[in-house]
Amino acid sequence: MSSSHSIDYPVCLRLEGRRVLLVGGGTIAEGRALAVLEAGARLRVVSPEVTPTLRQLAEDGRVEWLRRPYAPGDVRGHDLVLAATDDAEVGPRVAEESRALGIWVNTADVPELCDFTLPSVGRKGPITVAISTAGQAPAMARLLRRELLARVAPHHVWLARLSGFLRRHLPAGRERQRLLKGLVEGDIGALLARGERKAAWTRLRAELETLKASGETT
Ligand SMILES: C[C@@]1(CC(=O)O)C2=NC(=C\c3[nH]c(c(CCC(=O)O)c3CC(=O)O)Cc3[nH]c(c(CC(=O)O)c3CCC(=O)O)/C=C3\N/C(=C\2)[C@@H](CCC(=O)O)[C@]3(C)CC(=O)O)/[C@H]1CCC(=O)O
Ligand SMILES: NC(=O)c1ccc[n+]([C@@H]2O[C@H](COP(=O)([O-])OP(=O)(O)OC[C@H]3O[C@@H](n4cnc5c(N)ncnc54)[C@H](O)[C@@H]3O)[C@@H](O)[C@H]2O)c1
Repeated sequence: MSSSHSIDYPVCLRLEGRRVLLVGGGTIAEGRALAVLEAGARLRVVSPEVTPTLRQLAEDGRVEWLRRPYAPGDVRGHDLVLAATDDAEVGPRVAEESRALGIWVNTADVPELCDFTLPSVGRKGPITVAISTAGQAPAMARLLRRELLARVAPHHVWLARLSGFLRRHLPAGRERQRLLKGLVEGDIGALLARGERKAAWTRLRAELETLKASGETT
């Protein structure tokens, strides 16, 4: 399905309330479990053994743990399937069954059996940095992720939140587009980057007044 020169298509999945199946309960599985739970998924884990963290999550009722090896039929009813076991025979079985049912599957140890791969992810507030190397160099993805995340400063996070707030409160239109673009790329962003919050606010207030005068606000 994939080849060494194929290019992946990145997306950000909205997993809130979605059913995710995780086959395996080791170190790799744990990382995936925490990530999908953070995204609000309903997680079921099928694995004879699990890490202490996964065990605790199961005891707390945050994860449903089926304490047994993977069995045919397990993937049914799920929106997404992640396989991460130490048994090389399991991944292919999980992938085959998932694909037969049209369910997207990631097989941690077999890149050719991944309908999607997992990028290296870093997060600050609503900003997500995700690096993929199309499966070529996961360690490089991790290195670059760290470097890029370090460049996301507090004022970026703050501006992203402010932009989100304004998007919810101002009607869509050309003027709002101009304001939000200017907020990030223009003077206001530059003032905030320099820590000049007060001047940034004054400028924003003036911009909002202009917007109001243009008649696009309600
Ligand atoms: C990004 C990250 C996300 C995550 O896992 O959540 C991730 N791998 C991470 C780390 C990492 N993985 C490995 C090493 C050791 C160095 C090395 O071997 O290179 C390190 C580095 C380390 O641990 O420091 C080993 C490894 N990985 C894969 C195989 C199988 C194979 O290639 O055959 C093997 C050999 C296993 C073995 O030999 O037993 C396969 C995949 N790993 C992917 C993702 C997908 C492609 C991502 C991309 O496009 O770059 C893909 C294709 C499938 C998938 O899993 O989706 C996570 C960063 C965590 C972070 O950010 O901190
Ligand atoms: N994609 C990546 O980033 C990456 C990185 C390192 C390793 N790997 C690969 O991921 C796999 C898992 O690694 P790990 O360190 O989490 O292993 P691990 O040994 O910590 O855990 C393996 C888990 O699989 C479970 N398991 C075994 N047979 C099973 C079955 N039939 N059904 C369900 N669960 C079963 C075990 O109970 C255990 O919980 C390995 O194949 C490894 O090569 C992938």
